[in-house]
Amino acid sequence: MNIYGASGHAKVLIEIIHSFGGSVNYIFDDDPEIEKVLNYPVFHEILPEMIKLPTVIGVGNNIIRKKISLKFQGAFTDALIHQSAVVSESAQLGKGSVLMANSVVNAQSVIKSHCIINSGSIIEHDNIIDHFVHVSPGAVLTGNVTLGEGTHIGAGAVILPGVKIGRWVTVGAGALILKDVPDFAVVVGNPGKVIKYNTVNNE
Ligand SMILES: CC(=O)SCCNC(=O)CCNC(=O)[C@H](O)C(C)(C)COP(=O)(O)OP(=O)(O)OC[C@H]1O[C@@H](n2cnc3c(N)ncnc32)[C@H](O)[C@@H]1OP(=O)(O)O
Repeated sequence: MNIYGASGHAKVLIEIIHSFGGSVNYIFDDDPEIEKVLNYPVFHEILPEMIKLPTVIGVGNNIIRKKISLKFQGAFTDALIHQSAVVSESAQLGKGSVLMANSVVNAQSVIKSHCIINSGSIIEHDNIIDHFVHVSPGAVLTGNVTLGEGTHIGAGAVILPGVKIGRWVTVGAGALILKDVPDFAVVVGNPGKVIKYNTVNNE
């Protein structure tokens, strides 16, 4: 499989692919200054062979992942799951999403496409996670939580049961979210408070 984007996130993807015995074929990035990721060479144009193999986006930024997913002509991988992740048999995982080491996705949760469920994060039962979300390391989403498209949950944040978080929201590292959060809000602290809004053009 291929990786589109040669960031730090791509390094983690390479090792996830290795963890389940998969192989990395091509890594692409349009920045000519990036020559290698781990031991892999980086290509700076999309070769015809690349289009033939499933690709995962190696970029941590949610907006950029969305842009790449809209312009890339090839197919995306099924969800990539680190060998140490625990995934319920009744969970649903979208194309191009990634479940990192020691993450948990519990019963009947839905993770849509191109999401990052980062190391050690917990997605409890009946969550709905829309496209392009990033749940950072160690964050905990309790039961029946909803996250809108493009939302970023910071490291170690905790979201209480039934809370609905809007689209393109940023939840700060370590926040405790007790109640619903509107689209584009930036929320920090315990209890979580809105400090500003992401710009609408972020999409
Ligand atoms: C493998 C990986 O690396 S995965 C990536 C994981 N990344 C993260 O978890 C990062 C999460 N990001 C954060 O927590 C950031 O601090 C953000 C997005 C909430 C805010 O960042 P910025 O927009 O740059 O805001 P800025 O740093 O100017 O802070 C604004 C105010 O909020 C406060 N603040 C910022 N972050 C937090 C936080 N996590 N908790 C509490 N207060 C915070 C600041 O102290 C500041 O307060 P002040 O105005 O009283 O001085």
